[in-house]
Amino acid sequence: MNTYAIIALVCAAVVLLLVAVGVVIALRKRGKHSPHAEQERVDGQSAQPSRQGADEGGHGAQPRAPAGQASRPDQTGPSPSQSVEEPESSSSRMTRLRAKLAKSPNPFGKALFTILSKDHLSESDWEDVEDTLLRADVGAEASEQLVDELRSDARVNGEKDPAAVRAMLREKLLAMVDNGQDRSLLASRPGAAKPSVIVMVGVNGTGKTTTAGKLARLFVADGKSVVMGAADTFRAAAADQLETWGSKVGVPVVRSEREGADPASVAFEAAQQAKDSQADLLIVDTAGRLQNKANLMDELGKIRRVVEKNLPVEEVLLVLDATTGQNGMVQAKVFAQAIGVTGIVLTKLDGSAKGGIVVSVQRELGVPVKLVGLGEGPDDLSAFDPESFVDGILGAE
Ligand SMILES: Nc1nc2c(ncn2[C@@H]2O[C@H](COP(=O)(O)OP(=O)(O)OP(=O)(O)O)[C@@H](O)[C@H]2O)c(=O)[nH]1
Repeated sequence: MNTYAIIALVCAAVVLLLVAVGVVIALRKRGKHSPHAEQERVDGQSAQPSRQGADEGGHGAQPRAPAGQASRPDQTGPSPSQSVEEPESSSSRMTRLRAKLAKSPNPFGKALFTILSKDHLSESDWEDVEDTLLRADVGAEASEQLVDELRSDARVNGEKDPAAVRAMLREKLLAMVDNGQDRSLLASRPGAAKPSVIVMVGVNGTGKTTTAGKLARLFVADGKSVVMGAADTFRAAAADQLETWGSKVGVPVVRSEREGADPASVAFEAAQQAKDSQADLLIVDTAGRLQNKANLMDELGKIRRVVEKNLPVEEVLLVLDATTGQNGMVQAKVFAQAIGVTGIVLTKLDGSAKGGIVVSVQRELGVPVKLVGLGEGPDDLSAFDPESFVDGILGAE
């Protein structure tokens, strides 16, 4: 093979190589636009909005308006990303909680009805009536009085129509529960101070903080402006708990960052702030305390005194846990002496079969039950309504 032939062969090989490289590059370029690759790109883009969707769902971790309720624009405390809830309206709450109260486990009315509907009441039946009342925490004195009244009522022995016996029992129970006292909160009465102050007191764990939060919602639902004071500086989480309640409905909470700070100074600050901001209400939460700890009880007196440097303390609500029964009575008396109690909040009535405490606490303290807690839901706090309560304990007709 001569030199020219070799050069020609090399040239041909180079040309072939260049053509092959060109084809490979062209194929690769086309490959990038293949339907499969296009699908991947589209999927990649569609994944973006779906992640955004997940983020929107993720707002569930932040405060949300309860189902069926609208969010309000942020007005006071919360950051712009937080929605402010609109608490349930008073009328809707009353209807819902009346139905709930009617279903609450208070079997003593039904037990009494069963005994009193018998044809002949023996001595042991009357003892059963009294036992039933005592077990329901009606208290010894009130139980005895009710039994005496029932025994001397001719209708009990003469009347065997169940509807008539029920009506008679309803009348007697209502007379025991409804002593004619005004149960409205002082803050809701005409001529109330502004800001009107409510101090929450009680032993540990009765539901003071929860009730303070629910109460704030109740006033917000009625269009009032509220400030809360976290004077429970003893339990580390109490101020955070109150702040969570407040932030959901745009209620500012005055607190100390220091655990164990002087509760009276927090209460003083809160009163100052409520006054400066011309709020309608100041709700002060205090630490749970045992009624036999004299220094803690003195502290309550001090809280009251310092608040009164700025504002009159119109209402002191003693929060009692309905499930603790007659123990609550001892507490109630000591608190009434230490700070002066204007009303009772009976919490956890949803979980108690001992509604009779309503009767004993009112009798022995001369203070009305103003509110009842009927659950852990944010709007499960209701004004106490004697008729619904008695209908609840007697059960449906
Ligand atoms: N079922 C039911 N639970 C309630 C009610 N009120 C409060 N609770 C619950 O009772 C528990 C104690 O409530 P808190 O508000 O922390 O009690 P507290 O009195 O502030 O507690 P201390 O500050 O430790 O004295 C919580 O689990 C509440 O959810 C109610 O009406 N019904």
